[in-house]
Amino acid sequence: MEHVTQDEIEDLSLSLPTVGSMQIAGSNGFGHNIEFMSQAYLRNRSSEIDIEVEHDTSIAHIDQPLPIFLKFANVEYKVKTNQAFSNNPVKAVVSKVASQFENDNYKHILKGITGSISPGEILALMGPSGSGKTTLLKILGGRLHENVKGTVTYNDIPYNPALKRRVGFVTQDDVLFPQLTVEETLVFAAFLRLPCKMNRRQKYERVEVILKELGLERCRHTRIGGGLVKGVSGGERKRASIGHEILVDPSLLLLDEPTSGLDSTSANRLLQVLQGLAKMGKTIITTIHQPSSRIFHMFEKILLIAEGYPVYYGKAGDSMEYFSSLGFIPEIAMNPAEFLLDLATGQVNDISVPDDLYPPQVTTEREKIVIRYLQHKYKVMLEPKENHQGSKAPEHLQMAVKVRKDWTISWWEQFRVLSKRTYRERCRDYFDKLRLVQSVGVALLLGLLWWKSSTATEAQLRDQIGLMFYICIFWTSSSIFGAVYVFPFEKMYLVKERKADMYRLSVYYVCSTLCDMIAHILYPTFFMCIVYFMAGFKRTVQCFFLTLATTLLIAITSQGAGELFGAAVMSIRRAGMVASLILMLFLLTGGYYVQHIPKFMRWLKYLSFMYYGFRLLLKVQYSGDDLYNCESKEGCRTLQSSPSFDTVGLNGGLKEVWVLLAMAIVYRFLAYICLSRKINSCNL
Ligand SMILES: Nc1ncnc2c1ncn2[C@@H]1O[C@H](COP(=O)(O)OP(=O)(O)OP(=O)(O)O)[C@@H](O)[C@H]1O
Repeated sequence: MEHVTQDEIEDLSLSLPTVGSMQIAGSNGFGHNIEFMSQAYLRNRSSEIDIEVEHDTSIAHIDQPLPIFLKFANVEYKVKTNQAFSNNPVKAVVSKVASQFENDNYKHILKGITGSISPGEILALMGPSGSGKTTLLKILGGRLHENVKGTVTYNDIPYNPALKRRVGFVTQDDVLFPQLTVEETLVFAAFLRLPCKMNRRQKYERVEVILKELGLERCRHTRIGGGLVKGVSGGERKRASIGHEILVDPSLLLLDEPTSGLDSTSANRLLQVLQGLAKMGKTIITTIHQPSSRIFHMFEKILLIAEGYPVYYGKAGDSMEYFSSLGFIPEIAMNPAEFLLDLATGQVNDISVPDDLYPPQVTTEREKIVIRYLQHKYKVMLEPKENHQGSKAPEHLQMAVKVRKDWTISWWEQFRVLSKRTYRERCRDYFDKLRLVQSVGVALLLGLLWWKSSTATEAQLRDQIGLMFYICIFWTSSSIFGAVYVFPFEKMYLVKERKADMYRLSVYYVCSTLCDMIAHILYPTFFMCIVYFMAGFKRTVQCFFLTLATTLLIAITSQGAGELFGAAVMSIRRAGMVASLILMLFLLTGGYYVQHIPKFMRWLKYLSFMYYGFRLLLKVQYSGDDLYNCESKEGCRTLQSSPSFDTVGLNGGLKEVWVLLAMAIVYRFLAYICLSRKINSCNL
C-alpha cells in the first residue's frame, strides 16, 4: 500500500477548495481516490468548528477498506407473536401448552434466504412493503442475532464485534441531530470516528472530500432539521446520512431505502455515488422499493423477497429473461422492477401467467398462487441462479478482520468532542431559551407577590415559608422535566452511534449530564438573585449564598432523578407520566401540605428530596438566634418550636446537604445502569 507524504499533500494543495486528486492503487487491487484541499481553505474551516485535537505531525494511516466477501445461507428469522403474551391468563396458558406441541407462536419473517456479494458489487434487496428486506439488512449488518437461523459470514468467518467499525449502516429514517448543520454533523463524526493517528487537518480534509463527493457543499451551513426545525431537503439529509457512514471508509455499506422520498434525478445521482463507492472496493447492499429502470440496471445483483421467501436471486439484467423462460411474460411494456414487484405481490393483471401454475383448488388470492408456484412447484426458484457460494475470500483476508484498535480515540478526546457537540446541539434548542425566560418571568412574578421589607411579621413569615416550598416545587419539577425526556429523545441517536462504536456510553452520559447541568445551575441562579431580594429574605451574604446553594442542590438532585426516570422507561410518554406521579408523591410528603402523615406512610418523606430541600431552606432562614432579624422574634420562636410546617428541630446541623448529595449521586449511578441496559438491548 502506498502512502501520501505530508510534503506531497502540501505541494498539491495550492488553490481553493480542491486542487487535485490522486489515484492510489491498493494492494487489494482497488483504487482509492484522494483529493487535496487548499491549506488556507482548510484552516478557515477548522476555525469555524473549532475542535482542539492535539496535532500529530505523523502521516495518517487510514487503513484501506478491507474487502469483504459476504455470504448468507438459509437465513431464517422469526419473532414471537403477541398471542404468546396474551393478557388473558387462560389464553396464555393454552397458548403456552400449545406451543410445546407446535411451533405456531412465531411469525416467520424470513424463510431461508441465500445469497452472496463480493467487493465492488451492489446487491439490491427488492420486494413489497413488509416482505422482510430491512430485517435481512439488519441481520447482515450484525444488528439482529436473536432467533436468527442460517449462516452469515464475512470473509468466511462469522460476525464478530471487530466488524463494527468496518460496517456502515444507513437506516431508513435519517438519524441525525436536527440542530447541527451538515458540516458540523460530519466534522463531529470525523473527530469521533476517524483514527487518532490522523491529525486535525486530515480529518477536515476527509470531511471536505465527503461534502464534495456527495454534492453537499451548497448546504454545508444549513441545519439538518426535522420535526419543527427547518432544515435541508430530504435528499440532502439522506446524503448527509450516507456521508456520516462513508466517512470512516467502511468495507461493507448497508443502506435501507436510500432513495425513498427522492425525485428520480436525486435518486439517480445517489446511485451514481454508490456505484463510485463500489468501484473503490466496497461491498454495498441496499434495499429499494420501486427503482426506475435506469436505477434497476445499475445493480449487479438483485434479491427479490416476497413474504420472506426468496423469489429471485441473480443478475438484475437476467431477471426478465429468467421469468419469461418460466412463462411469466409482461403483456405491456414494463419497467423490470415493476414487473418483479408485481410478481412478488401477486398483481399479475398485466402479466401472462402459465395456466399449469394454478393449483387444483383455485384459491381466491392470486398472489398466493404465484408464491406457491414460486416456492413449491418450481423449486428451481429457491436454488441460486448464480453460484450461491459466491467467490471465496482470499486466505489473507480471513485473518484481516480484526479490530481497528488504533481508530479508538481516548476517553478524554471523546469527551472533548462530544461535549462540544452536545453543547452546540442543545444550546440551539428553542425550549432551552424558553426555560430561561420562564425562570426570570416566574422570579419576577413571585418577587412582586411576596414583596416585603427585610423585617417581617409572624404572618408574613408564614407566607415566606409558603414561598420556600413553592421554590422547592418549581425547581424540582423544572429540573425533573428538563431531564426526564433527554434520554428517550436521544435514544435513537444513541443506539445508532453506539452500534457504530463511535464513543463510550460513559462519555455520552457525562457530557449529557454536564451540558444540561449548565442550565440547571444558571437558571436557578438568575431566579434566586431576583426572588431573594424582592421577597425580603434575610439580607446577609451567608444566608443568600446558602439559600442559593440549597436551590442548586435541589435542582441538581432533581436532574439526577429525572435522568433516572427517563432512562428507566426510555419512552417519552411513559417518562412524563412516571415523573409526574413521583413528583406528586414527593410534593405531598415534602413537609408542607401534610404535617401529620400516618405512621405507616411516614417513611415516604425520607425518600423525598423535596422534604430535605425544604428543611434546608427553612434551616438557612430560621435556625439559630443570631439569624433572626424579623420584627416578631416571638413569632419566629413559635414557628421554630411548633410542629407546623415540619420545622421542629431546625437548629440541627445541615445534614440534609449530605443526604441530597448522596441522592444526586445514587440517582445518576442508577440512571447510568438503566441507560446502558436499555441501549444495549435496543435495535434500530
Ligand atoms: N420484532 C418484530 N415483531 C413483529 N413483527 C416484526 C418484527 N420485526 C419485523 N416484523 C414484521 O416483519 C415483516 C417484515 O418487516 P421489514 O421491516 O423487514 O419489512 P420491509 O420489507 O423492510 O418493509 P418496508 O419496505 O415497508 O420497510 C413486517 O410484516 C413486520 O411487521
